Amino acid sequence: MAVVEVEDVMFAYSDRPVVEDVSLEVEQGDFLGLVGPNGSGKTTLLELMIGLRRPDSGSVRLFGQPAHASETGKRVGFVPQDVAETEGEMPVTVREVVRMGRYPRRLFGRFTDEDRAAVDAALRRVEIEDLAERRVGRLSGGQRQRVFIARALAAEADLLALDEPTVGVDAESREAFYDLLGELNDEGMTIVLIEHDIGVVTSRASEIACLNRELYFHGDPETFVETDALSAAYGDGQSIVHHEH
Ligand SMILES: Nc1ncnc2c1ncn2[C@@H]1O[C@H](COP(=O)(O)OP(=O)(O)OP(=O)(O)O)[C@@H](O)[C@H]1O
Repeated sequence: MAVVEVEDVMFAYSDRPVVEDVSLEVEQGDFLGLVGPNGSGKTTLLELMIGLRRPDSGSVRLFGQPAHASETGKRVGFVPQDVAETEGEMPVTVREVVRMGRYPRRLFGRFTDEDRAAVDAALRRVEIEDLAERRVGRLSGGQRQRVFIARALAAEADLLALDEPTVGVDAESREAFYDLLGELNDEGMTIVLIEHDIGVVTSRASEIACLNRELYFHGDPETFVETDALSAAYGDGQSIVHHEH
């Protein structure tokens, strides 16, 4: 089943196009690594994919529905860029942030036992149950990323969208974080990840999409490494390898 279907999408800020002619699909269970130079439109494309932005032309479907429809948004766990800084000063505890994952399903009244159980299970799954009562602002970058993964798990998200989640995280925590993402993917979670480290992403992802405004490549990591899509996207753009899907 296609989780995300991007078809002929264009998007411009004012008059400046940053995503052009992009078509790609993310299948259930995929681990898509989205790569490309700085400013190549990766964040914008990710936001289009999960319905945070609407394309100027073309279409994006998420779980078979128009991506901007509110129902589909609940099924996406989004870990934005620089979550470390933006959430850092907030005087909320880890448990409170993870509990926010339950808000969309709580129409009236209190949290149920089921909500509490889901929060506890999510904290355990990402191995931060011992941090539950700590303030998010006091955590390391790596721990904080886990809090946002736990929030997505508590929300029972079917798709995790992460924008350079390990910027500023030390090498050891980074490895552990990617191990966790790999495990979640093995358990069936669909993942779309923006990552600037090509080595990390080609060793972890099942699919690579290489963007520089247009899509230069979409296919498996082995083929990506073998082709010159990378230098084309990062270089003069002369030898474009179009997506293979
Ligand atoms: N809200 C905005 N308004 C105007 N221009 C924007 C906005 N957000 C991004 N841009 C510009 O659009 C282009 C694509 O940005 P985007 O963040 O999608 O790329 P990116 O590949 O994620 O970049 P990076 O790797 O630096 O995060 C960049 O030139 C950026 O400066």
